Amino acid sequence: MTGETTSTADPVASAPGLVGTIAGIREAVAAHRRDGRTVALVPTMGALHDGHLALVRRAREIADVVVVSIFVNPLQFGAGEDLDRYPRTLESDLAALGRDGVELVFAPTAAEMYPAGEVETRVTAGHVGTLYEGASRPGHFDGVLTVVSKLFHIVQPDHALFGQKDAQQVFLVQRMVRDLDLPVRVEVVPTVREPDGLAMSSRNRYLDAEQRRIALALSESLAAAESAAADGLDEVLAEAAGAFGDHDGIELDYLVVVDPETFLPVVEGAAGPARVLVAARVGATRLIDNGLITLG
Ligand SMILES: Nc1ncnc2c1ncn2[C@@H]1O[C@H](COP(=O)(O)OP(=O)(O)OP(=O)(O)O)[C@@H](O)[C@H]1O
Ligand SMILES: CC(C)(CO)[C@@H](O)C(=O)[O-]
Ligand code: BAL
Repeated sequence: MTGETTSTADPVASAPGLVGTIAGIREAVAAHRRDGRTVALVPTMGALHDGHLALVRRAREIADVVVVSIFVNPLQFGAGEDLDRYPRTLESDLAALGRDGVELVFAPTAAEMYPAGEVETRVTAGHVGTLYEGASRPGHFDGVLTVVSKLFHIVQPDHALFGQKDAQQVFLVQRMVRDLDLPVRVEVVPTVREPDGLAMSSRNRYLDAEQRRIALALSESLAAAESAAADGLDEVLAEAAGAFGDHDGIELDYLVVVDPETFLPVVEGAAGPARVLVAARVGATRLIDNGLITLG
């Protein structure tokens, strides 16, 4: 990979231009802008699946040019997390993106994004960034918002697409865009699931067959929460937690019902839309899921 846009004589006729440098992607996007085209950015960490491709297809509908970033961002991983073993599948990712007609893939190295190593200047996600995912992964959301704001500044997209699967991330990115007046429209794409309900995730590939079966407790807990929603918060929490009681080999990390407007926990007696967030560890693999319910 070079800093330039490449379009090799590849068997994938529409192989996206692969760009590794900040200067290279700025130049490639600017060329499209000069021709009056609008740009959508889909930030990813690669190891692409149909969830990512749903974001790409939606991006294709709303903008002329689709840029996908593939970057496993060290800043959002804590010590002892899976940064080193996170799946890296650039070749098959490029083939999939080529099939969906993506124009540009920005896949920088960590040295390109963080030439001085650890960055001193970061975007902070505030109080909500310390809850749920942020409590289990301290510093995670500051790392996410820092890299997302860097990507926004580098690519300067008209639109940016994120998946509902990472609900807390979506909330914090949308708030950052509002708080910092970033000139980008964020679009959220519904969670894509396997036929049996498991939310698609790059980390699903860590699961063996037994763990894959056990992991269904997450989506089952959301279904249980939805069934109990009319009976109020306590019933929702009890029924959703019950989905984990049946399985050995899975450890519930958190199960919480939040107000979609504030992302703070709702209290007993609350009525109206609420989001159930769940995280669990299946062996060494941490998985998350969430769903919208109407309480009361
Ligand atoms: N099943 C899914 N449906 C819709 N969007 C998804 C899905 N999975 C991931 N995304 C979105 O794709 C974008 C990139 O996510 P990422 O590369 O971290 O993939 P991931 O599958 O969530 O990986 P991980 O296993 O690390 O959580 C994010 O906006 C994320 O919300
Ligand atoms: C948004 C993101 C690409 C930032 O590294 C990552 O958190 C992800 O893949 O959801
Ligand atoms: N999908 C969110 C990125 C992460 O787990 O680090």
